[in-house]
Amino acid sequence: MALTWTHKDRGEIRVHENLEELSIGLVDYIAEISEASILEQGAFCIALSGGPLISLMGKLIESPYNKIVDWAKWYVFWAEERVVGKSHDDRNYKQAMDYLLSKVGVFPGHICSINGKVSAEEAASKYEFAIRQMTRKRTLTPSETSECPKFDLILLGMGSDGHVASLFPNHPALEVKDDWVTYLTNAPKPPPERITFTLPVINAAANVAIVATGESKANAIHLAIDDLPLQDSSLSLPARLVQPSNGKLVWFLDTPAGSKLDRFKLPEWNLD
Ligand SMILES: O=C1O[C@H](COP(=O)(O)O)[C@@H](O)[C@H](O)[C@H]1O
Repeated sequence: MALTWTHKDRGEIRVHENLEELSIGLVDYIAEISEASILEQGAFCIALSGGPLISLMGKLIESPYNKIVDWAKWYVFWAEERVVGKSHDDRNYKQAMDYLLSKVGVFPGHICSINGKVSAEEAASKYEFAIRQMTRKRTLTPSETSECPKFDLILLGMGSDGHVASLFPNHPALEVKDDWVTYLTNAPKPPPERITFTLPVINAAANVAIVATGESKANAIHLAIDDLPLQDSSLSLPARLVQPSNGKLVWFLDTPAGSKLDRFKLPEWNLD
């Protein structure tokens, strides 16, 4: 069982004892949101990311999930992608296809990925155009409060520097407000050419989950979740800027990633 609580403005935090439990908790959560979205609007629009996320979703291809999830109603997008060919190992699309999408019944026509053969700028603009078309046709629901699409679920990993999607600390991509998808040619982590959803699109989603595992993420998790002094520069950490305006944020952590949260600090009288 995960240790779960809700922070007054940082969403629901679930700290799992180990990766096996986290992975079960994550796929249960995805299956629940998929079912609710399909019941409500006949489709489920999910955006994936890179990193260890796809392997943590691996149980979706196993029983009972492979049978109970209505894969034919899934529409799959990426919250970020590396601008390399479709079969390149760095490509988030390839990872998701190899380990998840090719093993379940998602229609190929429901998989909306970038063109990795053009420049990052062109890839971002073409991908945004496709998402705008799908929002116009109501495959994607528009947000009630902004012009953005309202994804049913955006799944994000987090780097030890606090980056989410391909929004890195102090990078100009973090400031983009008018575009839905932007691009980088100098990402601090390879590969340098990437596209990413912008913060307004992430924060317009109905559900956002941030998944972080391992001790290397513990400090960024503390800075992203715990209360900080108002002038603290960590207030602009990308993971901290994920604040769905009309949706729900859930953090999936393992014990090492959650270990620096204030909640687990020993009281001062118990430090020696
Ligand atoms: O480059 C990326 O890295 C992060 C985190 O990866 P990790 O190996 O440090 O866990 C990932 O969440 C992000 O989506 C990806 O583009």
